[in-house]
Amino acid sequence: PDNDLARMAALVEELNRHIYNYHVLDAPTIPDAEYDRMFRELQELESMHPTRVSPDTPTSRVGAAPIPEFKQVTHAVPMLSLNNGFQIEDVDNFDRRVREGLDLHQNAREVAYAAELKFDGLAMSLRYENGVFVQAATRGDGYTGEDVTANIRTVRVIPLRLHGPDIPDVLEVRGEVLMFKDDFAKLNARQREAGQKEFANPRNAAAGSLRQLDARITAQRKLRFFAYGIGLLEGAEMPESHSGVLDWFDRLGLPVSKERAVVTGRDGLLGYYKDIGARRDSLPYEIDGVVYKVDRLADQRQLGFVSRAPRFALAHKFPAEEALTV
Ligand SMILES: NC(=O)n1nc(-c2ccco2)nc1N
Repeated sequence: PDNDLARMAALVEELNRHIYNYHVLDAPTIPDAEYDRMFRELQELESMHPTRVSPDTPTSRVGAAPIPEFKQVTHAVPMLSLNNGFQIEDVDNFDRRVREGLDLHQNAREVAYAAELKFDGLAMSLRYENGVFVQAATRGDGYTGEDVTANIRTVRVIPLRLHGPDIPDVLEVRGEVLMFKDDFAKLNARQREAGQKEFANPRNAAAGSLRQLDARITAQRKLRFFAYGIGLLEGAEMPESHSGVLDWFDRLGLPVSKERAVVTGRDGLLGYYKDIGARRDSLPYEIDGVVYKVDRLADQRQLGFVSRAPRFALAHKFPAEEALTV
């Protein structure tokens, strides 16, 4: 009856709000027992009205039954890789090529760059239609990836519905799925106890947890996600800058790292690199460098891509940590 449907909608909205507060804001707003009772009530109502289950129901977080194989997905906007830089000279060359590409003669205005962490996880593309999560695809070769929608549904920090008011018709979010260092250590401890193989590093653990045909296994792994780029956008105005895109993602309820900044010129880039380098070991997740992106999107379009990597971005890597002597 109708009051069941109204009750289901109310439970979905309230449970999703608690998930967001607990997992994204790290600020639980309800005792676990109360949450579990509401969750079970919703599961019962959904089993009575199977055709009326909401696409953003929190009950889908526990993982669907196994699938035989992963479907292929062709990315509407290719997910391309980054050029790497390792020393100061590479950063100087990058900044100089950008200024040349923007027809800025030698000592004209400095370029504004969005600087951000380079998360060491696996790249992911999330598709939202009218604000509802509908598909997730791995990067693959940049043009075609694997459909891991059922697995991504279990990642608590990824919203199943975007927060209003400026919801686009179609939005593809690019970002990194990763596992935090402490969750990685706990997973390996569980693997050891269960006599199963341990993962070599958090990146492998995240990749192994995602490429599970049984999403119920993925649901038991604490995976995280940080958005860092935009793919397809339909039915909304594209912000002027990359930093504006990330601010918008934050308002939409997508996890965006706070460790980002807009800096100017090569000095700004190197200052950011130095600051993050000093704090790298104290971050709760692994990074393998930082990423610089020309902030104005019109400038990015003007610079375009050389072969498959953008001329407007550079990954500045940290020296690989000496192999840990075990
Ligand atoms: N891995 C990572 O953290 N990435 N990767 C990009 C990227 C890849 C292609 C364009 O942008 N940006 C960041 N922060």
